[in-house]
Parts: sequence; structure tokens; C-alpha cells
Amino acid sequence: MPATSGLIEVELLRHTFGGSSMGRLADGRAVFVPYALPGERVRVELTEEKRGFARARLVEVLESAPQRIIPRCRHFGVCGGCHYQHLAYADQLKVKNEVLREQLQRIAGLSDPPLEAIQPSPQAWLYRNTVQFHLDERGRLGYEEMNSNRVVAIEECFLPQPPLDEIWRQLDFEAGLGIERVGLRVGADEEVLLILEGQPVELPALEVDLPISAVHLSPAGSIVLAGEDWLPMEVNGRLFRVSAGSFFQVNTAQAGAMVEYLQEGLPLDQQTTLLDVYCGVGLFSAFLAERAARCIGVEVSPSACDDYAVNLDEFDGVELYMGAAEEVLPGLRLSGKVAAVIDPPRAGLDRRALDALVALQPGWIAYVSCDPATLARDLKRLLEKGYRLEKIKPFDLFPQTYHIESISLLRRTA
Ligand SMILES: C[S@@+](CC[C@H](N)C(=O)[O-])C[C@H]1O[C@@H](n2cnc3c(N)ncnc32)[C@H](O)[C@@H]1O
Repeated sequence: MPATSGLIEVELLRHTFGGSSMGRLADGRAVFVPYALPGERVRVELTEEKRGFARARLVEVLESAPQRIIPRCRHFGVCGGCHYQHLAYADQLKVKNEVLREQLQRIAGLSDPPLEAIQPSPQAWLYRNTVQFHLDERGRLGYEEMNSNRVVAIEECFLPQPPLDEIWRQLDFEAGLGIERVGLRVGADEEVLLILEGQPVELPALEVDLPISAVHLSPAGSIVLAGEDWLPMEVNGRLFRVSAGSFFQVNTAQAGAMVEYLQEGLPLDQQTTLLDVYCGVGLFSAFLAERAARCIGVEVSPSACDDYAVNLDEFDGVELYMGAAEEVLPGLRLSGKVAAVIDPPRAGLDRRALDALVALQPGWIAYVSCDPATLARDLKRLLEKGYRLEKIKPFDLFPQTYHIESISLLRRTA
């Protein structure tokens, strides 16, 4: 269907997952508008039309909601990195609880989900230990626009921790070097690692007069440009080796809060085998391994597996399988009691991984999720296979954005 030309007025009705508010077009179709709020009357331009719904760009707020506040960042509304700067932090938390509840009701079919209060981030700004920039056509650092690959060069950003904020402003790249992404991560003692990704025509000469490490990552491998290719990261007093290519939770304080929740909520004992599926560098294994008879990590990334081997070296009874969960789990044979922590990427649990996990009959599953929609889909499947959702707690790892992290504790009943 062609996009309707001209501007239209819409009243917004509710928040949706993804940061947009939803209203109705005159023909009854839902329309999703980023940066707008329920209760607002807005003027929009339709940017995408489908048979059942449309997306629109906010042009003007005609009547604003009482919750609307002035965003802190000058790029808000263009840059796709933040979605809720027009809401006070307390209101952002309410929205996330509401959106998670709606997803659990509508997709998982849980009429009254056992949802606990969201755990706020101790810092609503300057909380990220890692940032990833794209480069615009002039080599300037920026972020992608909402629903687009276009890069907006930025002059300010209030999400990275202060040591990163000082550094990114000093970075400048010649266009045409083949660098696609520029990452920065800050670790314990404020050590910083610069991660350049792409297929370079030539490796960039680093002209940053700062004591930082720098690595170039490409499908061909990693090349150290300065210092080391890993950082020490500290969570709840424990140090982790984290290589440039390995995943690590971006909100260190909240990673610690999630660890504590698992330590308190996941029943383990010396007769139980703990499966840590999608284990990364071993964040959860390192805090839980001692409480179980055996701990088995499953992880597909070679660099995360190398880090896991170092980070879990001090413990007995720890094994690691490098491979995709959907390939590894069907081959596992376990006897005795089993418990599992699963922490998949946004796509959620592959169907084969889910079936194989259930076949291992874990008495408890702790599902750590960064996407409520795929979580709700997978919970529905787990409930059908005899699990009961005992409780679910959201953790706000990503203030100012629509992303919702949560931990669900499921118990086997059949
Ligand atoms: C959300 S991260 C969680 C890592 C770890 N639990 C943590 O909190 O640091 C997901 C991890 O799953 C890994 N991964 C992605 N797809 C996978 C798959 N199909 N099988 C196993 N691991 C996978 C990624 O490399 C990443 O380390």
C-alpha cells in the first residue's frame, strides 16, 4: 500500500514494546508513533503502511501528556539510541512494568503473571560500561536513527560512563578506512578498551594520546593495535577477564543485582548439576558453581569460551561446551537433579534448544531475558511442557531506552 501523503492527527492510547505509543487511524488500523505518549494528540507523517498497521513519524505534539518532560539530549527524537528521555525515570519504570505485563498476558497467555517490582538502575544516566558507535560518511561517530540504518553524528550522549565520555569525543576517523563500528568498554580501575570492527582497507594509525588498549576485530580475527585485547570487569567484588569479542552486561551494577537474585532464588545443592546455557564469559557460573555438584557452560563464541575457561579456572567440577545450544543440548546425558540458567540473545530460545532443555528435566529454570516478546513466546512453550512460572522480576539495565531485562523462575511440575 503506498504511503499516504500529508500529515494526519492521531490520539495515542497506550505504550507498546519497542518504545512507540499506539493510536488508531480513521480506518481502524493501529499506528505506532515513537517519541509520543499515551493521552497525547499528535500530528504525524505515515512512514510505513501495512494491511493491519502503520508506522509514523512524530511531527508535532498538539496536546501533550502531563508526564512529558524536556529531554536531556539534543539528539533525542532523531538518534535511535534512546526512546524515553521525554519521561521522568520513575515513569519509565512504570511503563516497562506495564509493557512486560502486557506481553506476558497477550503472548504467554498468563492472565495474572507473578510480576515483581522492577529493580531500578542505581544510575539513570552515565551507566553504560560499553558503547558502540557507527561512523557517518565523514567518519564521525554517531548512532543509527530509529528504524533506519542512517547514522546521526552526535555531539553529546548521556549514557556512557564518564571515562568513556572523555574518550569518544577525541576519536575521529578518516572516511574510507572500512571501519563499520567503533566500540568502547571501561573495566575495573577505569581501564578502557577501544574496539574497531569492519573490513579495513588499511589498519588505522591510532592518534589517541591516551593510555587505552585498542583492538581491530574482523571475521579474519583480532589484531591488537595497543595494549591488551581484553579488560578486567568487576561484578560484586569478583574480577572477570572479558575479551574484545565477548559479550558482557553493559550495566555493571545491575549485573550484580541479577547475580544476587539468582543466588537467592535458584535452589541449588551438592546433588544438582547446574547448566549455564548461553554462559558468555561465565558471569553466572562464577557465582553459582560452588553451590552445585557440577556446572556445565554452553556458549557459541570462541572468545567468550576462552574467557570462561580463565574465569572459572579456580573451581572444580566445571565443564564447558563450545557450540550452539541447539546443537549441544540434544547430545547431553545427565543423571540426578538438574537446574538451568538460560540467557539467550534477543531471538530467545531456539525451538530445538528448548525441546532438548526440557528433555533434560531441570527441576528449576532461571530464564534471563533481554526481550519480553521472545521471552513470552518461550514461556508459553515451557508452560505447555509442564513448567510453572513462580515469579518474574524485571531489572532496568537500560534506562532511557525501551529495552527490558528480566529473570523468570520456572519450576517443573510434571
Ligand atoms: C545475553 S548474552 C549472556 C551471556 C552471559 N550469560 C552473561 O550474562 O554475561 C548471550 C550469550 O549467548 C551466546 N550465544 C548466542 N547464540 C548462541 C547459541 N545459539 N548457543 C550458545 N550460545 C549462544 C552469545 O555469544 C552470548 O555470549
